[in-house]
Amino acid sequence: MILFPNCKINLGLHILQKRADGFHDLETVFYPLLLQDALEIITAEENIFSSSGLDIPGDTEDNLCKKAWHLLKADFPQLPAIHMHLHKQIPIGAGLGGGSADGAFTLRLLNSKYNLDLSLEKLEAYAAILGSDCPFFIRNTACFASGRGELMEPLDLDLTAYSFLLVHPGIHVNTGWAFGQIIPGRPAVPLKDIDWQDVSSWKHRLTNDFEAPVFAAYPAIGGIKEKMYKNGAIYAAMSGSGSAVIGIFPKNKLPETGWETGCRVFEMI
Ligand SMILES: C[C@](O)(CO)[C@H](O)COP(=O)(O)OP(=O)(O)OC[C@H]1O[C@@H](n2ccc(N)nc2=O)[C@H](O)[C@@H]1O
Ligand SMILES: Nc1ncnc2c1ncn2[C@@H]1O[C@H](COP(=O)(O)OP(=O)(O)OP(=O)(O)O)[C@@H](O)[C@H]1O
Repeated sequence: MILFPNCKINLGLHILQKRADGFHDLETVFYPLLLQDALEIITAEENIFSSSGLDIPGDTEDNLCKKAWHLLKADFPQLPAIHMHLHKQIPIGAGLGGGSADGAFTLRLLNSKYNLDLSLEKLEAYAAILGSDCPFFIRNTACFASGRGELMEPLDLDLTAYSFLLVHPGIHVNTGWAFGQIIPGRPAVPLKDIDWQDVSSWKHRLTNDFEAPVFAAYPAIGGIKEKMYKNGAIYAAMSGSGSAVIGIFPKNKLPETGWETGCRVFEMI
């Protein structure tokens, strides 16, 4: 069985307070985008994990696909050995939640392939153990998220009338480092006060708290956002803790401008 884990973008991101467990309470809107990895699982004699595409940094044991398998295996000993293959395309350390998507899609795939009969709520609870961004990928639909990112409410938001440009500058921003740069506080405009149906109003009202410290450390990332606006973006912002920048453009009107060497550019028309 093969699934295609997709990425997410954050539309607005406010860090509200640091918690006793070391995490931060935040508010954000998650929106799914069709830039995808491919994940295949087949029953095998022994457990094998293989990957192709982009190199994934770190120990294979820490791959969220493997962690997801171990998590379910502990509660469902009947799960057989599997061969998992991940073809990695979503840029890593980019604020696109690609690793989180892979982990959550592994849970979804194991649940359906081996008839574990887990509800969406149960799958979300498992996903929250894997990481703060993971639960979103269980339902994978636009939502307001709060808490660590695991408390979600559906949001009626359909951006298919627009084209998206995603530029990854090839910089890996460490999420823990980025949170450490923030002084938490109340947002000037809470996300519930945004007019979500009026994309043109977002430019002056919708903010991502990570942009100031990340742009200060990596000015090239701020430069990409500026260039998107100069080239006709209705809204442009860094996603999550960076380093990918997304631009929302009128349908089929993506700019033809060039980008710095080292940038990977994804067009979603
Ligand atoms: C920046 C976002 O991508 C926005 O969607 C997420 O908040 C990050 O989620 P994630 O990558 O799944 O993060 P996790 O793997 O859970 O945590 C990585 C590190 O980020 C910090 N972290 C993460 C989420 C959160 N709400 N508060 C935090 O302080 C912690 O230092 C943690 O050790
Ligand atoms: N399947 C996976 N794909 C990519 N990275 C993974 C995966 N499993 C674990 N990781 C680890 O997670 C880290 C970042 O993953 P990801 O691609 O999700 O970046 P991100 O979207 O910026 O998330 P984060 O905000 O956690 O950095 C990588 O450095 C890698 O070591």
